[in-house]
Amino acid sequence: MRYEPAVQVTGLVKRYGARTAVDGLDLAVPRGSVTAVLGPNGAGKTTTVEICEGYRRADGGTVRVLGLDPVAQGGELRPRIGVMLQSGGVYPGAHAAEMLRHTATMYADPVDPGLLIERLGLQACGRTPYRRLSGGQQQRLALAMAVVGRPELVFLDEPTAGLDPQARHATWDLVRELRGDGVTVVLTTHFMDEAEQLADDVVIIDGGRAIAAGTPEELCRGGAENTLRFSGRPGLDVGSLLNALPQDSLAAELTPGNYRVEGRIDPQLLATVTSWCAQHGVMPDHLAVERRTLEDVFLELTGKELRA
Ligand SMILES: Nc1ncnc2c1ncn2[C@@H]1O[C@H](COP(=O)(O)OP(=O)(O)OP(=O)(O)O)[C@@H](O)[C@H]1O
Repeated sequence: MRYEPAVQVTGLVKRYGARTAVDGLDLAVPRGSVTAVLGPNGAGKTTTVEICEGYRRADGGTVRVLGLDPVAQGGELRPRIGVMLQSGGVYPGAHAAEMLRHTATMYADPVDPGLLIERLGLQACGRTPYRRLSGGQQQRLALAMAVVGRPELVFLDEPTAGLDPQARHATWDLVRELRGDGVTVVLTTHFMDEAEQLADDVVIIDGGRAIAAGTPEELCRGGAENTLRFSGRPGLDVGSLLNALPQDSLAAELTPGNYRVEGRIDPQLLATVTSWCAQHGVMPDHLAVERRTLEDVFLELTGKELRA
């Protein structure tokens, strides 16, 4: 049985005056998955997420969140989603615990706020006014507020920006737990390792459009940086090795005794190389497969120049 995606965005357009921030963006978020939305500064991530949350109106395209229109059916949608904004949406004089308890009262079956406070290491800040919390503590409180209502779907906009490593790991654990409970998570991040750690699917946005989408493995597969390296005696017959490999592979002796094979490095290719080595009496030392990282892919697709 095929389920409707938790979020389905088609041809989304959003303009701010003369500037087109989102320019025909398509996005589908499967239910029960973690989807990371990546993109350079100003790519249109926050705008897209805020339209899905019903905080902004689109100028074109269609958006369905849990099958609902986030603006026209916002009243029905809001109790079912959790939202962690980059900033704002809070009364600066309120105490942290008070704010979380208040948020919890808005939902039918909330998580115990005390448990969340403990879970996110905010016990010492319960009676601290919001404006006196550190940036990282504000961030953790915003995360707690996003999940306290046991949402079906949660939007986390840069959830770990500015967090110390402990809080970052606590946030990651919480995201994994949400996913384990069947919650759909959409998160934006600039941390590629965060996306690799957490995301089932990744969408890369640039210039207001989705330019790539897939699982981290799919995105990192292929390309010249999928390589296999090994060392052996210098001067091996690279041409003969190449003959044994699939057609689109490359093989070279980079420096005497150090060899590189490029192509689709799968278990079969690995077996072909080691069996060729065995036939030629070569012990392949330092045999290593190097895959492209998500950061390599991101920079390849979006370029290395800084964005305004
Ligand atoms: N309220 C606004 N008024 C005018 N322009 C805006 C507004 N909000 C965003 N923009 C512009 O729209 C573009 C997309 O911004 P957005 O915040 O969606 O990008 P982003 O991908 O979330 O960036 P970042 O990674 O820096 O958070 C940017 O050029 C930004 O300057």
